[in-house]
Parts: sequence; structure tokens; C-alpha cells
Amino acid sequence: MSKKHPIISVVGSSGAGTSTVKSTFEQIFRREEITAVSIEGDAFHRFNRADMKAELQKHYDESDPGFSHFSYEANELVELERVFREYGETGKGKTRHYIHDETEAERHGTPPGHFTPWDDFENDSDLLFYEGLHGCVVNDEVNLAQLADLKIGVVPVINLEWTQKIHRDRASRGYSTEAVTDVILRRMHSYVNCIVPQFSETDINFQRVPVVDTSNPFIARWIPTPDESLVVIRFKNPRGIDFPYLTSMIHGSWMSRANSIVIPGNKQDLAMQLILTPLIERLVRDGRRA
Ligand SMILES: Nc1ncnc2c1ncn2[C@@H]1O[C@H](COP(=O)(O)OP(=O)(O)OP(=O)(O)O)[C@@H](O)[C@H]1O
Ligand SMILES: O=C(CO)[C@H](O)[C@H](O)COP(=O)(O)O
Repeated sequence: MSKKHPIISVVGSSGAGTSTVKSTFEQIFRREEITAVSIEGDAFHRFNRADMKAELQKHYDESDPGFSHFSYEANELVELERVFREYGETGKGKTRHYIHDETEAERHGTPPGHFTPWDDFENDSDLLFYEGLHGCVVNDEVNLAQLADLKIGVVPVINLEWTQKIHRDRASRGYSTEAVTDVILRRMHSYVNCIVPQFSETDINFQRVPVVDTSNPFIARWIPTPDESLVVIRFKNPRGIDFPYLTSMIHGSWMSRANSIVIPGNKQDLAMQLILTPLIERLVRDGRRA
């Protein structure tokens, strides 16, 4: 927890939609005149693409099913914790980019499968925004959840998450369905052990649930649209959340439990803005005061 230099951590698996949610946060930052610096979780992978391939082969040869981009040891989590701590204490820190494809390569001048050099954050930011796989990890080595001030989980039900990953990796990263399926299978062990536990650390989870059949995500021709989905929003601590206000403002929403509301999928952006704006405002106000 850091009052003066707050940290927002948005966590989700690969293809869950954390980059998509980032744009909602950016709208709030712009409207509220908040200056944010940001980290993409993939920047803290331990290996570039070629080295990762060799590591995967090594683990495969040793019959180790647990190793993948999702596992702790494939990522620089101690370094990420150091950056979170440094930012919380001083408002300074550094990050880099992992380049996935040609479009990103052109933007950053680094070839796909490599990292850009480390770069310092801009000075005088109001907050640090993390989006990625591991921003709420608590394990024997690190406690990232403890260092973040607002923790959000983006967790579509798994069929939908796989559909989104397959479509995104095929459309913009040049992989075949078979290659993505193989990656999903190899990551399952660490999905369960390293990714899922974080959703008990998060303050709010947004879980998109399709209302069309996604029973075979490997042949789905398109991603279910927002109109074909509901979103379950679960608050870890519902105290202080004005549920009557939210359900009256979000047409078609209802409470499904004492700490959860369900909204139509096409209202996710509105719901995020209504829920997150006051929380972010408070973080920034307290930070500026401190
Ligand atoms: N609410 C949504 N409605 C419809 N499509 C969505 C939604 N959220 C995400 N998607 C789609 O799912 C795909 C994956 O989303 P996104 O790139 O945001 O995932 P990600 O979590 O950032 O993945 P990674 O961490 O691997 O980069 C994209 O094609 C995106 O358009
Ligand atoms: O999105 C991801 C994890 O969040 C990618 O799978 C990861 O960054 C590795 O990419 P690639 O295998 O294409 O080098």
C-alpha cells in the first residue's frame, strides 16, 4: 500500500481483456486530469522468445509440466516487486516493452520476441497503472498484492477467455489455432497455481459470461459480442459500495449476491466508470495531499 504514489493493478490471464480494460482506465485518467505511468506485465517476462523456447524444451525434456509464461519462474517478479516498492516510496521506477508482433516492432524499433531497453517513468505522475499476468501475486518470494492500492481482476469464464486468446493470437500475432491450443494446454498447470489465486487478492473482479454457446472455443467463428454477454462484478469488501445507486444507473442490472451485481455486457464500460472513478479520485486526492 502506498498513499503518496498509489498503484493500480489490473490482473488477467492472456487474452482475458486487460489491454481492452486499460482503455477504460485511460478515459477516466483523461477526464479526471490524472497523469499515469504504466507497466505492461509482459515487460517482466524473464526470457526473450528464443530463450523461452529453449527453456520450454529443457523443462519438457525433464518432464516438468509446470513451466510456461504463466509460471512465477518465467517472470522477473522480484524485480517487479522492487519497481512497485520504489514507485510507492518515490514515484520513480522503470519499465520496458516485450514486442509481440510487427506492429509493435515498428512502434518501438525492436524486433518481435525481444525487449526494448529499460526506460525511466516520466516524473510527477499521479499513479502507476499495471496491467498483466502477475500484478497481485503473493508467494514465498514476493507480495505484490500488498503493494497495490486498487486491485482489479479481469476474468472471463474460461471458454470465453480461450476464444478471445485464439482470435487475438491468430489475428494480430500470426499464430495458428493449433499453436494457440498447444500454448493453452502447456500453461494449464501454472494457470491454476499462479494466475487463479490472484483473483482472491483483487478488490473487484469483472467476469464476462457469454449467453451464447461457447462449448467448443476452438472452433468458435467469432468472439461473443458485448450484447451476447453478461458481466458479473464481485466486490471483495462490499462495505461502502452503493449498490442501489449502481443498479439504478445501470439499466438491466441486478444484485446476485450481497457482494455481486450482474450487468448487461454492453454496460461494462459504463459500470467501470461509475465504480472506478470515485475510487481512483480518492487514491489520487489522498496521494496529492500526502
Ligand atoms: N469485453 C469484451 N468484449 C468483446 N471482446 C473483447 C472484450 N474484452 C476483450 N475482448 C477481445 O479479446 C481479445 C483479447 O483482449 P486483450 O488484448 O485486451 O487481452 P489481454 O488480456 O490484454 O491479453 P494479453 O495479456 O495476452 O495481451 C481481443 O481481441 C479483444 O478485442
Ligand atoms: O500475451 C502473452 C502473455 O501475456 C504472450 O503469450 C507472451 O507475452 C509471449 O508471447 P510470444 O509467445 O508470442 O513470444
